[in-house]
Amino acid sequence: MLGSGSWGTTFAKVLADAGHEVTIWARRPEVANEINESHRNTGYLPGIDLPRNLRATPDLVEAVRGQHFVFVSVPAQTARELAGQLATLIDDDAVVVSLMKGVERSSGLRMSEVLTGVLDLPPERIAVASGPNIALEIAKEQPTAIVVASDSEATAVSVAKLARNGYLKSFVNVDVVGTEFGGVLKNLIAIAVGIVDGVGYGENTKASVMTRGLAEISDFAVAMGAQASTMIGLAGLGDLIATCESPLSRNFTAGRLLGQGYVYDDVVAQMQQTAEGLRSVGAILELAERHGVDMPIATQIDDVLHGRMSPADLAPHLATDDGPSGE
Ligand SMILES: NC(=O)C1=CN([C@@H]2O[C@H](COP(=O)(O)OP(=O)(O)OC[C@H]3O[C@@H](n4cnc5c(N)ncnc54)[C@H](O)[C@@H]3O)[C@@H](O)[C@H]2O)C=CC1
Ligand SMILES: O=C(CO)COP(=O)(O)O
Repeated sequence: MLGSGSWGTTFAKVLADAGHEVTIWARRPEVANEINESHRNTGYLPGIDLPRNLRATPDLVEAVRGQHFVFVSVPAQTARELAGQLATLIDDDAVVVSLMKGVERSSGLRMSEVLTGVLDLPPERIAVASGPNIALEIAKEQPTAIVVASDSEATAVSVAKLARNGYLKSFVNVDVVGTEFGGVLKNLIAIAVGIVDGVGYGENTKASVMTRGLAEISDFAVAMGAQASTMIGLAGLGDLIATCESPLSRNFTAGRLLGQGYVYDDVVAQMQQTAEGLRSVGAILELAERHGVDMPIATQIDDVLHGRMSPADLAPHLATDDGPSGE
């Protein structure tokens, strides 16, 4: 497991609890020491005891040497740099699994595209995993489900089998585009729901943003090649609900701070962990424009982020001035 933040550590625990020997790479030696000596990662998962068959190292070479499965869970904007370091280290037949839910800001590429490009992987050696997976809830062993996608069904099945235990059920599909974009796009809608929550609007407003948000992100994902059914599965609707409703969500929290009147820089300064949606929105809007997809909610988030729209104006703009339109 590469990345020892909240999701990397939690997913490493999932794999270890499924009975596997897991090595987690922690960039900071003090995090690796704490995991090895106290079986804890208090900075990210306070109060969680980690299994003994999960060991940590700050040495990337040691972490990946001889491993057949390499999971990647670092902030999306750092994935390319990490992949560059991996290029000469991973085994020739290793399968790489992205757990990340962002796009590269400069290129708009999905994480599997970044990893595949840098590492020159054939389709059967790359997979992605997504779903309603708030890290701390899973670390507390609350039951949930995840979906693993790869162009190769055999690869998806092999990864899903690894990540299956008493509290996590894994499903598979072959829609990498939809599975990956589901995770990226729900973050934007969670920011919007956070914004209206921060303003003080109630459940009707939030439900309207979620519902219209699902339609909007589905249109986008399908235009990019996703299956529509994926967007009402775990990686789409499932993750949308979890992220928009959870006070543990960093994207929802970032949105709520915006709704309370904090400006972008203040929000970033207050966030201790990664809120991928803040970084993805610009790239998604550029892709949407290129593919002719209308994304009113994402546009409004961008307007709020750049101070062009008051957070209180976000929801009313769901209604257009040109009369009623079809749902
Ligand atoms: N936390 C969650 O509930 C979930 C998170 N994810 C996704 O997992 C990915 C990782 O997020 P989290 O673990 O939550 O973030 P986090 O903020 O909790 O941890 C990020 C980790 O990456 C490390 N890191 C930062 N910069 C780095 C660099 N340049 N090179 C290598 N490592 C670096 C940090 O030291 C930290 O260990 C994100 O794409 C996120 O969307 C997906 C599902 C659930
Ligand atoms: O992806 C997640 C849940 O599935 C985590 O969401 P946040 O990154 O907003 O915390």
